[in-house]
Amino acid sequence: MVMQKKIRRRQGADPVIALQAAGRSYGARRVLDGISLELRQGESVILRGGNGSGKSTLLKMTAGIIPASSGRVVPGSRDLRVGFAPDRLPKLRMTSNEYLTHMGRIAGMPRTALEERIEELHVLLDLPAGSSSMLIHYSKGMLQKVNLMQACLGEPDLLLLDEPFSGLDTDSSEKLLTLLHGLRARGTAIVTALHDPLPSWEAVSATYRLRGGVLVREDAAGAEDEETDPIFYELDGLLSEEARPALGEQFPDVQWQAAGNALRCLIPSGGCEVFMQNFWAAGGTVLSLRRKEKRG
Ligand SMILES: Nc1ncnc2c1ncn2[C@@H]1O[C@H](COP(=O)(O)OP(=O)(O)OP(=O)(O)O)[C@@H](O)[C@H]1O
Repeated sequence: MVMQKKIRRRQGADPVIALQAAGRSYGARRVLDGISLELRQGESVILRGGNGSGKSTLLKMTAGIIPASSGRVVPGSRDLRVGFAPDRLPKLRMTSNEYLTHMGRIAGMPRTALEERIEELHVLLDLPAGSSSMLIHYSKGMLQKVNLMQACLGEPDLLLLDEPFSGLDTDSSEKLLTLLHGLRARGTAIVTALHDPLPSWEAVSATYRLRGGVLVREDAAGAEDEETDPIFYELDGLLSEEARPALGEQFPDVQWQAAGNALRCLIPSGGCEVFMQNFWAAGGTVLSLRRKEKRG
């Protein structure tokens, strides 16, 4: 309950960043046109679109790496901390520790906090800390983890991720999701460019698609017409029998079927985000999460 109130209060605050009719051209070629989007603390946005539709361009423009050619990108504060993970990290002649220390110093992180955070991120993403291997010898997945670590180093206010799950195995993807859920819960706004379906991240995110340079909300119809055309999430998972009554009481709209520790829950889409947070907090494990248009 406390968690629900906290998140609602945060999301009602001023935007972390606002794109106001922002556009971007490369030479005469218009790639993005009239993009308007506001992101608040703890909000998550998924960005979809075909190859070359402008996802990376939109992330870079939002991060301030490239300027908008028209319109405006307005940060919520002057000292906004932005983390950006590009679609790939160059292979450098440095160890992951040296690279992350370098990046943390550029961001002005105090030495001890930086060392602790580097150690913590290595543990969270399951990469050996203090390895003497150079990044040039890292596999694609290992390099991607270092890329994600540098973006998350300073617990940013705004985190922009370009295909963050690319190259990660299933176990590492789960670890990244845990890291992202944790950052969101502490207020980081996150934009994720994604090609593949990812139900457990979609459940807590608004999804947009880039088409012809224009940003279109994909799940808007469902959110607006919830009363007349309900959308549910069907969760298969594991949760101890002791943890169930409290969750059941807290979420009377969620339907349950149980067999031992295994559960199937039917969750109304409006409450899915908060339910998932509480399910994890109660020690639950998500085996699958599917979006359903109708009950049954
Ligand atoms: N620096 C640049 N100079 C000129 N054109 C560019 C530049 N960067 C991107 N483009 C063009 O802008 C368009 C959008 O590219 P962008 O990389 O943003 O797409 P994307 O949606 O991220 O693609 P993908 O899914 O393949 O990664 C493409 O046509 C690309 O060729």
